[in-house]
Amino acid sequence: MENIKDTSIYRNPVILQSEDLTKYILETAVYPREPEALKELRKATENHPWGFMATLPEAGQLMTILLKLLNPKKTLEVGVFTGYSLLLTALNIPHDGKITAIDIDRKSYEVGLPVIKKAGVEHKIDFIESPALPILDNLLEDPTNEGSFDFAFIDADKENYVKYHERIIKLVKVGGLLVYDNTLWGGRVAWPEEDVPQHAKSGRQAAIEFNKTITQDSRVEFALTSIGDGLSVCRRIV
Ligand SMILES: C[S@@+](CC[C@H](N)C(=O)[O-])C[C@H]1O[C@@H](n2cnc3c(N)ncnc32)[C@H](O)[C@@H]1O
Ligand SMILES: O=c1cc(-c2ccc(O)cc2)oc2c(O)c(O)ccc12
Repeated sequence: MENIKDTSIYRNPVILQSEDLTKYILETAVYPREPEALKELRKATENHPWGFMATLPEAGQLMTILLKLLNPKKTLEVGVFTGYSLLLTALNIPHDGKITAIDIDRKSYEVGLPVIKKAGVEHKIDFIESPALPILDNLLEDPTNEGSFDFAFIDADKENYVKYHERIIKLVKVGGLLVYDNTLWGGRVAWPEEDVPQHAKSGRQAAIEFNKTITQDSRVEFALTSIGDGLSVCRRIV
């Protein structure tokens, strides 16, 4: 069994307020079912100075089920880092499925790329090194892209989540999913502002504003789940 004694070194504050419960979930339900390729990529990321940013494997499990249910041919990822969520998506879409993956940092993507290649899914990925907003705007300039994506995963700069939503809701088809990570920001969305450390304040404010925006958005059905760091699942309905 995997030793996760030191997990807290790599993980941000988690939503579950009990380390023992987190350990129980990971050891009984998550790590034993994690595909080898994802395990390898997660381990390759542990030594990265920003390794704590990687999508958590328990959130990945829920994404896997959503992807399997949707069987998406055309997907979008905003915020790739070393590629945990990207590889997970690539492993769970059809052989001819495609992922447009956007990140400002190709170097981190290259940490996971050998594992992606070894898993035989690189052909599904179109990696674009760029800030995401101009790329999304470019996609929207071509009307054939409107409503053409089945699935989008958004896990980049939290301060732009509302801007990403306004664009990606037009790119995803009715019935498609938009999934957002970190929407509970380590539980700090519910903390009094004065208790929040300076470095976490803008992320907390962004998550609060995003959650309010989504709750009021009648174009989507929406579930804010407390898995991982808060995973918000939105289904476009109009
Ligand atoms: C939390 S990490 C993504 C984690 C990734 N989903 C995973 O599974 O490991 C956030 C990523 O967003 C990228 N990023 C930050 N600002 C961005 C922007 N404006 N446009 C595109 N990517 C951005 C960062 O370079 C970083 O790799
Ligand atoms: O601690 C973080 C920080 C980020 C982050 C900050 C600024 C950006 O431009 C992008 C990302 O993202 C995180 C994340 O996605 C996570 O799962 C845990 C922690 C952090």
